[in-house]
Amino acid sequence: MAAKPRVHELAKELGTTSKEVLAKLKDMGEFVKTASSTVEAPVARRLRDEFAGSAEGASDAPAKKAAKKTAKPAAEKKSEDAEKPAKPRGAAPSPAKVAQTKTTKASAAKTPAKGGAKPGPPKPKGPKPGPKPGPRGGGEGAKPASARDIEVAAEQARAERLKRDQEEAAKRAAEAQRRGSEAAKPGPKPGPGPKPGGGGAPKPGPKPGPRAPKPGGPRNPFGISGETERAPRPPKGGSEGGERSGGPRPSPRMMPPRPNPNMMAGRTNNRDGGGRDSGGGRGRGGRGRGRGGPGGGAGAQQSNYRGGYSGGGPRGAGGPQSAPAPYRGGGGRAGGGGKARGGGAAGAFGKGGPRGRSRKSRRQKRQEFDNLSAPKMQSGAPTGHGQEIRLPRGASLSDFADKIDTLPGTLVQEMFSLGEMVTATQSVPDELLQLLGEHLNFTISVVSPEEEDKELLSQFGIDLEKNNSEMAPRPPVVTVMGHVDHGKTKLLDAIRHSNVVDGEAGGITQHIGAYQVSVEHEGEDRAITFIDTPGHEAFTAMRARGANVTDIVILVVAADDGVMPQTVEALNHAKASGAPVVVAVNKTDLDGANPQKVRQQLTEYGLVAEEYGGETMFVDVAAKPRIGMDSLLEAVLLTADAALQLEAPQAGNAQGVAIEAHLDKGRGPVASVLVQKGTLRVGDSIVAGAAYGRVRAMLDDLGNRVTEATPSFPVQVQGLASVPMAGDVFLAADDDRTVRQIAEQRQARRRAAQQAARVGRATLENLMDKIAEGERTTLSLIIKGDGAGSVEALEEALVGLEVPNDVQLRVIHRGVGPVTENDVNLASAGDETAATILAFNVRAEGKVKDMADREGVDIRYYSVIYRAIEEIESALKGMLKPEYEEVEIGSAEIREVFRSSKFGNIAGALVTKGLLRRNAKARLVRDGATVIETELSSLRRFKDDATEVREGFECGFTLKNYNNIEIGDVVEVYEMREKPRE
Ligand SMILES: Nc1nc2c(ncn2[C@@H]2O[C@H](COP(=O)(O)OP(=O)(O)OP(=O)(O)O)[C@@H](O)[C@H]2O)c(=O)[nH]1
Repeated sequence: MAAKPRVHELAKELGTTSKEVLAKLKDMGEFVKTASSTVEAPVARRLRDEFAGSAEGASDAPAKKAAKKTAKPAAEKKSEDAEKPAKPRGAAPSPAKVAQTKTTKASAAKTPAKGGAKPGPPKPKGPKPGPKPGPRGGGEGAKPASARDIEVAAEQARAERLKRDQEEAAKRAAEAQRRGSEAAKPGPKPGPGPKPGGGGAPKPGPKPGPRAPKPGGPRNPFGISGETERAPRPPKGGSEGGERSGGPRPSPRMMPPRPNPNMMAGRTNNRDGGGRDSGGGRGRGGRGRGRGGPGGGAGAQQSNYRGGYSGGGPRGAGGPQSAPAPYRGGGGRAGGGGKARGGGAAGAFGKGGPRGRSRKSRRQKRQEFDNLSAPKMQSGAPTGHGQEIRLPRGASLSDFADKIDTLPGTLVQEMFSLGEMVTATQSVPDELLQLLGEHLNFTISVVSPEEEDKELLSQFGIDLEKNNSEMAPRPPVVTVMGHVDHGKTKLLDAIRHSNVVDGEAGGITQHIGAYQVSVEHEGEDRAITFIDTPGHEAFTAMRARGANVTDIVILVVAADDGVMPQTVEALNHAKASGAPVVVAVNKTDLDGANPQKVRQQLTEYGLVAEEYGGETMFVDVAAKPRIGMDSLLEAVLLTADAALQLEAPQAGNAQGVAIEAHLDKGRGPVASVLVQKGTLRVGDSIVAGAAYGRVRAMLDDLGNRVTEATPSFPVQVQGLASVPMAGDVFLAADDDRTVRQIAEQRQARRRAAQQAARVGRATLENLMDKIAEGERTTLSLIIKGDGAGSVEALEEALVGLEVPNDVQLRVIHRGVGPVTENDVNLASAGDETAATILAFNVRAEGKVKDMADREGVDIRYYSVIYRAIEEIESALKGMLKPEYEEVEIGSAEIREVFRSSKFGNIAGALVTKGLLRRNAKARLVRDGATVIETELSSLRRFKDDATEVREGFECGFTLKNYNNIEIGDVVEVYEMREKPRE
């Protein structure tokens, strides 16, 4: 007959009708549509057997048949099993044979191995434990088979473990299944014939006969192969699955044995055990493992879900390899109990839904994991794809982290891995930012704040560089710099013929002012603009800024004092700005003045006087008696004419720099600005930094109202809505809307920067410092002042204070104007101690004062900057943990040792230096080496207790926790005294 006979052909062959054949096939779980449909060869064989079986009825022959059948194709067997339940059992022998056959034949098929391998499992396949078959029959017969199976399984498991070649395993499994099915199916399963997997033994149903095991042996193989195999047939479903798996019903006995060494796949030598197990528990294990097969199949009917999932699924697979597998088997069991049908079938073929699902999910998980892990560094920092990240010059890792949405700590770690120790908030050099960018695969573009601002302005069509109007000469802008008290203010005063010094608190310049003077030079009136920079170190930052708008620097050096540290510092700022320097050798009226020495000293710093062949003009002056002022101004103009081409466009919107700004009680925010390009007029809309407004009025340095200011002309402007910072660039625009928008964007940027700084600080403290340096003591400050310059200067000075690492100073807010309720709120909001408010030339009034008292916020008022600095410095030192030093009190030599049962060994000693004091710290020294650091626990003079025994006297003492004193030992007594901080 054809390889694939049609139904009607089969009907003819079997002497029945196509209808009957179709019905039979349906019972067998084979869904064939019509009489003209073809039937697979194995199914045809099974069908024939079915019919043959029915014909024979329940004859005794079955036993034999069964045995023979075992050799038949699995398909056939299955159907048989279903039909003849009883037999199998009785036919113990068959099973045995079957088992053998299997092992020899198909067997080797890994299938068995797997099944058997599992400690418990073997039986799953159970062709049919069927409904409760006589347990034992099967059991006994099964044993041998199981043992074998186990052995084979062990080998298989080992092989698998070693190879881990799933594909190959799958193939072998497939092969095994095929063969197995032929040979194996021993016992018929009584089960409900109809249900394919169903009733039949196949299903692990609920109460499997323990015995089922045996078949299980063979079956397992299927199960296993099924797992990998998956292909056989699809939908058939439940039935098939059921049959195949035929797993025994789950029952306590089937519980997988507890894991124990013998169960290890590798050691199945324990045949007995195996046999035994095969009876019951084993089966389960096998199933579990087989997962695909029996487990699923079994479960089949009931719960494909469960069966497949727990029994079959993923778990089973692992089973064979390890002891724990048995548990998996358990899972299989659960499957048995389940009820869904289809699933079982799928499981039987190793394709249960669940399994598929689980596979998919594994794959998905792997993918997800890959996706997640691929773009991250070990620290958690993300990697880029070469995207451009724009960072402002001097950005910190916190800034970088914000841009790539990660935690600053991850970048700190990455930096560390690159060999650089950088904290999260520390400003990072461009090269390091680039290095880190490359490391993380980002392209870093370092943008200076100026560039950033330029980009912002370009959005409004403003180009600061572009001003095509005609250039006109402008006055030089001069900054006076020098060491403290070398006479800068006095010099400026002498030039302006005004007396600024007298009005200053503490005699130190507090604000930056700009003034213009007019000088007659070579027959014409020339203007010179002076920016008065404070001389105190606190204003270093401003000096630097001053140098940036400065054309020429007058370096003041007192002739009686010579070059001092700040002279050099000022000189460096001047050099950095590229501004030429004119040296004013001041105080030449004093007796100790040595102007030549100053010239010599400055030669070392590259300033060589003209009279020595250099290019620098040195002018001897005496500011106080106003001597040499004209010569100095002339030198300035000569230098300007010689070294600079001072011109600027006069037309167009004004641009410039805010030199100083403060909040005036009557006039509101006022800013001193120096126009650099164009002309500033009353009524212009201007923006200075983040402040904007319309020029309401302008005053010159003499307090006169002016209506316009041209380049290099300093004016004080009223009309801004808020106080700009000293050094902010200002510009006039065509309308109010533009300046407002520019200001708002700048405000947003500053807020973001401040926030980042705050967060950074918190992170640093919480994560880095606390870890690295232990708890820190922090002094938080809020600085309020009457001018932006003084506030900034005070902050710079405080931040620059050199304090030990164990204390930290934090400026949490700074601003211009009186102390407000907001300041007090902010000060008291901290989670540590309240912040201290430094009020520089401003006050807290009425309500605010009461509020501060109530909240325990300390407000300190200052009018002299260095006094504030001194106080904060000492406050910080006061916060330091005390340091102790050892101070020796005395020493004694041990001359005798008295043994006392009550006190232990008592030293009889002579105080050779200082005194001994009871309970003092003591060090026992023997042959120059310290034996122990302890305390004098008792001290006696003769029989009386003593608190002290002085030099030259004898005494007795004992040491705390130490008894082993010897004659000749020396005891040194000392105390720890707090060491004053420097
Ligand atoms: N005899 C003499 N005294 C001078 C001369 N110039 C300044 N002084 C004095 O030196 C002291 C300091 O002068 P200031 O002008 O305040 O010095 P400064 O460099 O501005 O000081 P800071 O603002 O603190 O940096 C004052 O007492 C002046 O009177 C001078 O040419 N001759």
